[in-house]
Amino acid sequence: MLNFPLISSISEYGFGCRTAEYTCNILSHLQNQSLNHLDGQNMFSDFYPKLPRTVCKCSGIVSRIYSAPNYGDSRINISARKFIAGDPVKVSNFSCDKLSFGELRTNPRKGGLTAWSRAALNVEKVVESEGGGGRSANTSKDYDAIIIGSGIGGLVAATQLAVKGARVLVLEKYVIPGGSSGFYQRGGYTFDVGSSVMFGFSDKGNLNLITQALAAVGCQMQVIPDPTTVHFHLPNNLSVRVHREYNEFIEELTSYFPHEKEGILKFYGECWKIFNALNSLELKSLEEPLYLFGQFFQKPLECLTLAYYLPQNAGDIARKYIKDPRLLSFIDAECFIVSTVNALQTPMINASMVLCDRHFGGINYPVGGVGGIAKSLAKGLVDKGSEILYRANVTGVIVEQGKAVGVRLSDGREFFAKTIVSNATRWDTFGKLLKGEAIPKEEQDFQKVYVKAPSFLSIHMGVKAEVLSPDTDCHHFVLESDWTKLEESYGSIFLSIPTVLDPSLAPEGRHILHIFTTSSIEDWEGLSRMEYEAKKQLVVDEIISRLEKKLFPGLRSSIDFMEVGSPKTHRRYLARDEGTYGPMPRRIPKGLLGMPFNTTGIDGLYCVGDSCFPGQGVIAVAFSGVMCAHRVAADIGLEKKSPVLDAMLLRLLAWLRTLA
Ligand SMILES: NC(=O)c1ccc[n+]([C@@H]2O[C@H](COP(=O)([O-])OP(=O)(O)OC[C@H]3O[C@@H](n4cnc5c(N)ncnc54)[C@H](O)[C@@H]3O)[C@@H](O)[C@H]2O)c1
Ligand SMILES: CC(C)=CCC/C(C)=C/C=C/C(C)=C/C=C/C(C)=C/C=C/C=C(C)/C=C/C=C(C)/C=C/C=C(\C)CCC=C(C)C
Repeated sequence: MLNFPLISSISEYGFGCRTAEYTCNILSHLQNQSLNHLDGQNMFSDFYPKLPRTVCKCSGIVSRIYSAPNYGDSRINISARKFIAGDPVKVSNFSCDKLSFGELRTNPRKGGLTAWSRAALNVEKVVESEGGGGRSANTSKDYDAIIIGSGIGGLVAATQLAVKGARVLVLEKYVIPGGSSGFYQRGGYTFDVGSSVMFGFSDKGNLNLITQALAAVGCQMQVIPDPTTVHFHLPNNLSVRVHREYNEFIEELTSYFPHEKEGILKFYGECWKIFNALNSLELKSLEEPLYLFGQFFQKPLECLTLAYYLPQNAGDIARKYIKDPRLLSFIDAECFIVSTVNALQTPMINASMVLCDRHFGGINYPVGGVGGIAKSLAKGLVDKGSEILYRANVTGVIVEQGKAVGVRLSDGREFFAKTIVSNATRWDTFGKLLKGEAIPKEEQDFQKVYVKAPSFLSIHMGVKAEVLSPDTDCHHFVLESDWTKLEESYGSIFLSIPTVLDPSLAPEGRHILHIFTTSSIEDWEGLSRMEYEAKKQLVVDEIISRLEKKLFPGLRSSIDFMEVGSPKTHRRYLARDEGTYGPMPRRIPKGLLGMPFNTTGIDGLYCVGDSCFPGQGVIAVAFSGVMCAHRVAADIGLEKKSPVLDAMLLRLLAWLRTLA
């Protein structure tokens, strides 16, 4: 009588429930993994009414358990301080005498939560694992590397290692790969979770790291070239299209600022100098001396160019050539969309990378959506003999005698490997996964230089196609009237319409609008459910009104589908502390000098993703994956290494970071 739904969900997971400890593990497994993804208040709101909520208090941890729909929709609150067989358990307005674990074991397996998460996600077949993983995944110490998280950073590190012959296990908390580059499907729409601008996805040069990562595991995706990277709609009707063709873009920009033509050419020209130097190198770990010195030997000029620009920021270089404050504000907007900070805080190397790649290889959209990249990498990983396990929520890194040797999951399972790579942010890795370990000095220094960038409020919308004019560009950035609002929460609006390029992502006669704006988690904390929903409504109404005024009259009445994610949604689904978009400098940084690479102060533990060099962005995290795989491979004997040179270089790099 008491908790059929709970029983069902647990038995659906196929666990036995013999001891109190095991049950707590199950609950925390449910809490931390699949159930988080079923929080109907957020992405799955359309299913919410059908998913009554049960709240369990278990040893001080609040677990939310949803009941299965076919057990009626009564809401049940279970409040038990400890889940011990035979303990009294209070259930909502009535209490029942015993929570019997025998009952838990014997309940039917059909219709439980797993089934619901599958139905709700509708992302093809949700699999628990690929490769040899799964419930039976080998927990003995025979992996070369365990990767925590399957964002693009984690997947690139994993696949590169697998290609080098390593045995890798990827543990992903969610039910599909990709993290912020994942996807989800609703009502015939396929939405990209994050935005849809793909750098490094061309068939040219050395910097097409996404293309290369896929090719390494035998995958190739069909892409659609985007003729315009972004259409800026800025104060005083400054409307600039960043054309794929560099000369067309320069022509358009100089038509607004003819008096600054020379400055424009010099600034972007300096970006090209850096881009060309980057593009000439073979990209591997800058923490691996044999490679790094080899590159200096083969390409001394290019390496010296990069070393020269490493501590510099785009805003300072722009100011050498450009005086017009409006044009400098435009350069701020150019940098802001890829770094969430203005040009004075954006490393020149990163700015050059994105300001040139969009014209060199161009921005290309994968047919079927961005989520296909992660799916292909995950498949490629398995094809190479490695494994990926979903619904695997890592809650701790196991450290023995100062060395990271394994990980512990929320359901109590433990896996061991020679090396552990975390694709969680550094805040999550050192703040949550390394319980009981002092935060290494390098991490403390990192946190002095970098803070968490705000999160986003994102609106995934399906609209009637007529509301857009036929020549609408795919990506837009809107800041209507006041430059000072550029970096403020809700100040500027990002908008992607991937169906302009790939109509197959929406039902016939419909378009997808993915609208997002910066927003901090503090704005959303401490609200009641009603206040939270009301706030979402308010913010969304305001954004729709702004877009109606600036771009799409009649937008509101054309909406066919809408789902809104707040920073809390980002925190929950992407497992990112405060839902952060990534690190941003606390003050004016020394370019990229302060950004840590992949090794950490804990032996055997590496980080990968956007809190590693060179920072935020899919192409950036792909590079961090390439670097990480190279460093790990050297450390486990799959690539050449020199322990003496290693020690010297790592010490030198640590010292350089202290100058940031
Ligand atoms: N260019 C674009 O359009 C675009 C779009 C989306 C994302 N992005 C970029 O992607 C970057 C992030 O990529 P990333 O690779 O660093 O990370 P990510 O946040 O995308 O992925 C991390 C993955 O790790 C998983 N994870 C975290 N903690 C875990 C744990 N304890 N146990 C198991 N799994 C766990 C998460 O579920 C997630 O899948 C962002 O900086 C953003 O700039 C860009
Ligand atoms: C070591 C030492 C000390 C020295 C030595 C020297 C050398 C050799 C050096 C080298 C270096 C290198 C190699 C470097 C590299 C770098 C890189 C690659 C970088 C990259 C970067 C990238 C990036 C940053 C990117 C980003 C992007 C992004 C973020 C994006 C985003 C997007 C979005 C958001 C979208 C928008 C939308 C709309 C508008 C709608």
